[in-house]
Amino acid sequence: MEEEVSGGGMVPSGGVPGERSQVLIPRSHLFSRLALFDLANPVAETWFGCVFGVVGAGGSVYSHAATGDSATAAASVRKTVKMSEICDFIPYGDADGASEVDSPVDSLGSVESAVPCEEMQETPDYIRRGAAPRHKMAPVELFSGPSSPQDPPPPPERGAAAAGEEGTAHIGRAHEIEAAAGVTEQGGRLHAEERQSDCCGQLKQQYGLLLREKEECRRLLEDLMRENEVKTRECREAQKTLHDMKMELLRKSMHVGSLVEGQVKEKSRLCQLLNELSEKFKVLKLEHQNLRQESLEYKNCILDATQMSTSIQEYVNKYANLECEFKDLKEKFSEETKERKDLYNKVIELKGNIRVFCRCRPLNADEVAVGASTAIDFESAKDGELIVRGHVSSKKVFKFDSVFGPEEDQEKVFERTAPFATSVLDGFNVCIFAYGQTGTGKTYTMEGIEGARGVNYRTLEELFRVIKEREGIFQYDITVSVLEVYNEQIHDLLLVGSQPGATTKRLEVRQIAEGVHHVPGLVEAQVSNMNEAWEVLQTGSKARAVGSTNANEHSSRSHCIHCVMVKGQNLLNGECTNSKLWLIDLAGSERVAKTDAQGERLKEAQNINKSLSALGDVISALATKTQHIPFRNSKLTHLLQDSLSGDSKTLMFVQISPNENDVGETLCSLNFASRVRGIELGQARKQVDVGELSRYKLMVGRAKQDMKDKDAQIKTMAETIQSLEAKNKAKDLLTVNLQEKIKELESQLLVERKIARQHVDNKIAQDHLQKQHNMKDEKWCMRSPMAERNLNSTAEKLAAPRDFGIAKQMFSDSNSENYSFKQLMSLGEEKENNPEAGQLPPSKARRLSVCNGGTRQHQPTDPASRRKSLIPLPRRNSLMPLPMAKPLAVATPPPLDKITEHLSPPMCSPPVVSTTRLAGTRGSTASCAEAFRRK
Ligand SMILES: Nc1ncnc2c1ncn2[C@@H]1O[C@H](COP(=O)(O)OP(=O)(O)OP(=O)(O)O)[C@@H](O)[C@H]1O
Repeated sequence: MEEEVSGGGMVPSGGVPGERSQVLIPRSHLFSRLALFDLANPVAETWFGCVFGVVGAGGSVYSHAATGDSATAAASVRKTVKMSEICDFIPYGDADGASEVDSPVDSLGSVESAVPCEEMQETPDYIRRGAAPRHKMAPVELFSGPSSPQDPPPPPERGAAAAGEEGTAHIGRAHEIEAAAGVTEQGGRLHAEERQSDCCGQLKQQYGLLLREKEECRRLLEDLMRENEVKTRECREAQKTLHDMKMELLRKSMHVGSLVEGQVKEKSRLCQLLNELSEKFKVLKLEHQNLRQESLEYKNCILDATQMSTSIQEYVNKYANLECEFKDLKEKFSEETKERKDLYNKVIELKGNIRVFCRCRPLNADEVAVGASTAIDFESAKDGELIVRGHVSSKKVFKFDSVFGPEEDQEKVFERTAPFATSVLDGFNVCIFAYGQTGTGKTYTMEGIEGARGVNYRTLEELFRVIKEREGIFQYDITVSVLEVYNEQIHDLLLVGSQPGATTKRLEVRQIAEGVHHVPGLVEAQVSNMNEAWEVLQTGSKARAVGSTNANEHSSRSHCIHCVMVKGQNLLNGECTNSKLWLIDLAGSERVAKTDAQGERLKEAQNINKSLSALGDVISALATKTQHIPFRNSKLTHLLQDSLSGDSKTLMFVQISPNENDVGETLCSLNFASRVRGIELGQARKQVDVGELSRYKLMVGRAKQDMKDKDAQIKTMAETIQSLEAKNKAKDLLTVNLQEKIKELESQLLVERKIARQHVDNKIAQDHLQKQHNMKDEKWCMRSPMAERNLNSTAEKLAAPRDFGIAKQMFSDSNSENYSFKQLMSLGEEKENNPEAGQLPPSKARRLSVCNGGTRQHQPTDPASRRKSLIPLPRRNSLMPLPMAKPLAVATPPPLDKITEHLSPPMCSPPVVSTTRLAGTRGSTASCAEAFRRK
């Protein structure tokens, strides 16, 4: 189906962009020249179509774009096509080249003739060439048809005015050509042959040219066609791509639609979800707020907790500190308690009471065998208390310094006993004794057994340990004696032959000094170490009287006494001590009826009880502070007098039996021990060796006296020294004054000597002259031999004028007081330095001999005599003024013999005034005195 397009052209309907379009143009509208344009709009987005141009009656060629749906393509391109261009395209209506025309005349008929050669030639190459690319896309098949004169002129378009003008010009020319062609047709018949021959040549030429041009155009067209093909293909591809894209777009739009639908659903779902979520969010927000609030609260709580933990930590620290303090306080308390106890003990000790330790033995095998029960309660043993349960549910509490139960071993017991051992070495008398019912363990406590040594052994051990410890500071001599009181007799157990039962020498207790009792004749074994001491003790113990009783198989039938005498000397201060350690194992008190003793055992028991009774009496007397203490009622108390009367430190072990059957004896013993504990003996006294002390005291007294004497001597000496120093000072002062005086006198003397000498010389010279005059006068009367006279006169002439001149001058000077002291001094010095100058020259001597009648007169050497006899002292004021000297009354020189001590150094040397030491000046003063004496 074909549609008529504006401008008279028919455009095949349903033209697809990019596809070949055929425009059917009625032949009436085609004037012979048509231009085919590629109306592809390069800016069209979708497709482009073909445009055909119609040369209207006005001579304009209008281009109409058959555009698809693009508005931009609607802007038709209007072109004014030259005839040459139209001709160029006519043979190529078929884009594929299939309808190729051999000649344009064939297809266009008379058109070819209507084409003016000039116009063809005028057609510029660039148009032709530039047209090529424009015709690539749409080859057109032209059909001739009636042209429509009613073709409306193209609408005036903005921007196409210029093209319209140009097009008008061309159309005008084409019209001319058309007219010419019509003339040709009409006149051709008339002048065909004439004009044919003329034009034929021209046409042939033009035709040749056109052919060439055609060839060129063909080539161009081919290029354009190829290009067009390429473009077409590209367009097709593009169209295809576009189509694909459209399809894709469609598909996608569909997909999008489905997606959108889904999305809408999703959206609604999401909206719902969002709503739910927003609800949830609101809830969560609320929860968050709540949580935030809570967190704030928790934060505050944490702060509070931190503060609390800090305060708790502080409290913990405080608690720890308090605990530490409490611990410290506890320790301090325990220390204080201990100290208090010690102090209490010390107070007790100072009070001087006897310390009592109670020890209970365990039930022995027999007692255990008979099922004996214990009557002693040791619950408060640590506090020194024990409770004795009586038969009738009565209890009695006893308090002692220490209580040792049956389980306490020897070591524990000795721990509390050890300080007593040290006290012995410190010079105190110590008495340790064990008291108690027979068979209660007295011997066990004191001596012990193999493997469980008792107090005796351990005390000695401690003694020697401390002695070793104090080595170099103290020196000790230890002697040991062992004796027993058996049947009120003292036996020395160290004597040879003192075996049990053997008759030994009886010993007595004697008082050798105030408060010192001794057993004369007692063997004292010197020991230097523990082994020796123990050996001695064992020897004595073996000799002890032991018997078997009902109560004890090996019952001690005597009081065994070990005496350790300690002589100590402090090597630092020389202090000596004499102390004693009594270690007494008393015989056990027993009820004769109970033990059923008979014979010797009975006698022993009676003596034992008697001595123990005496001990009880003494204790009672001491406890009640009775004036008379019955020490001498028994040998035992007599021996222990020193220990019980106050000088000693006494320790009593009260031994008891745990057996319920022995409660009576136990109570007796404990009561006795309690009484003993209450005794105040007074402060223990150190047993300083008196002899040594007095000797030292004497020595000290002597030394003190010596010191006093020495002090007095030193004092007097110091006083003497002081007075001597004062004297020395005065003498030094005097010496200085005297030295000054002496100097003055010396200078005076010197001057006087010189002057005197001058006087003497002058006098002699005058005398000599006088004599010469006299002699001359005599010669006149009595002529002398010439030789002699000449000789004398010559000598006189030589000597006299000079001496006389000088002397005369000096004398005159002296008289006139014009010569100076210096001159005199120099003169004097000259003469003194040259002794010969002081003497008279030979001529003078001769003169003297002449004066004295030829006999040589002895020159007096003593200047004093000369001065006395000849020379008056020169007036002092004629010389230098003398230095100021103290008046003699003030510094009167002492007598010569006294001066010897105090005079200054000799005049030849200046005095050295020394006020420091007397001795230093003594030498100088002596020499000074000597010089003065010589003077
Ligand atoms: N604390 C104790 N631990 C163990 N055994 C003990 C203790 N005390 C005493 N004995 C034992 O009891 C017995 C009697 O002791 P011991 O001979 O020492 O008594 P005694 O008081 O000296 O008697 P006597 O006065 O008759 O001499 C001994 O066999 C001794 O070993």
